[in-house]
Amino acid sequence: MAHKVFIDGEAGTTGLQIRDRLLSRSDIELIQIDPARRKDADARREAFASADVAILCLPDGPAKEAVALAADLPVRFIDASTAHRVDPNWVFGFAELTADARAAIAGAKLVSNPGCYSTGAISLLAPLVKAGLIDPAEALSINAVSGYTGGGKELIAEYDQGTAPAAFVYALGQKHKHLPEIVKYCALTSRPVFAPSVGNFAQGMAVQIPLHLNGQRNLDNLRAALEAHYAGQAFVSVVDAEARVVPTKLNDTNKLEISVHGDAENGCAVLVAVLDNLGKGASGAAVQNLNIMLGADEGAGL
Ligand SMILES: NC(=O)C1=CN([C@@H]2O[C@H](COP(=O)(O)OP(=O)(O)OC[C@H]3O[C@@H](n4cnc5c(N)ncnc54)[C@H](OP(=O)(O)O)[C@@H]3O)[C@@H](O)[C@H]2O)C=CC1
Ligand SMILES: CC(=O)N[C@@H](CCC(=O)OP(=O)(O)O)C(=O)O
Repeated sequence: MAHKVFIDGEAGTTGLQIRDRLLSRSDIELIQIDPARRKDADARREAFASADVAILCLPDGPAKEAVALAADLPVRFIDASTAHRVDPNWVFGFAELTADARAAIAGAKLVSNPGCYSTGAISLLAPLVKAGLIDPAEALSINAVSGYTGGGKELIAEYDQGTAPAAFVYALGQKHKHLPEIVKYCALTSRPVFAPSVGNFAQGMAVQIPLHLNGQRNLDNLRAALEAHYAGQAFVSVVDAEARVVPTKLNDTNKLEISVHGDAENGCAVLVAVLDNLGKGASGAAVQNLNIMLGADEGAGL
């Protein structure tokens, strides 16, 4: 029998992309509500009551409300918002993060999808902290460039109308919503400085972490530690450093590619992760988590 899945926020940027990835699946039946009632609590509760899994593609406030609406129901949740990512009652849905992540996701009622920038930053930092090549107290910085769909319907409208700038840097006040999950899941004791930016392209992103080399770490052991961590993973891989890193390279895939750049003589390096903010950074990761939770092929629909 098909698994019943309800995408709450199906008409939004992330929701639509998840729907596209699930529509042709014979093992999944999508539960839909009348679009005119999509914000109606009774209609959503009915959908939660008949779903095996609900995927929340909503702003943080409505995502919290959704969980409260279904508190007494057996429905399992995947939340694409920031609302529950550092909540200890939720499993952080990053399948490649640790050896036991998949088992935790498979058995969870509550799974929180990582943020898009966070997916890139955590993919670089967490294995290197674990390998002892980055000190948890180190003063780190994270730079990133994202396509504008990362800003949801409102930012997309600005670019569609031609009123948005070609590129902008933002969130420099250091309160970006992804910092808490980056600190938690990389086990950092110092908060990194984060400088994200948006360019005039719809989707795709590159997350960069500059590092100084030292007696303990060099370009080779950084790459080796990352390769060892991601060995055998279908969606995350370490690739050779190219002269130009193109943020759109993995668009419409669930892939994330890591590369280690730098110069041993000058003692400087940059770690880079490229992913599709709507793929491994959101909808792809949600479908990957759904597959793990349902015991389906992890790559189905991806
Ligand atoms: N875009 C991205 O790259 C990523 C987004 N996310 C997260 O996914 C979530 C959704 O983001 P995104 O798809 O970009 O946002 P959008 O603004 O594109 O879509 C949000 C959707 O939620 C609907 N909605 C808002 N309030 C309610 C409510 N009370 N009840 C029911 N539906 C509601 C909106 O309806 P309406 O049609 O009225 O606007 C809209 O369809 C956010 O939490 C975001 O942080 C996560 C990773 C990456
Ligand atoms: C370009 C842009 O605005 N990006 C968003 C992050 C994308 C997103 O929606 O964040 P989650 O992955 O946490 O949901 C931002 O910086 O707030």
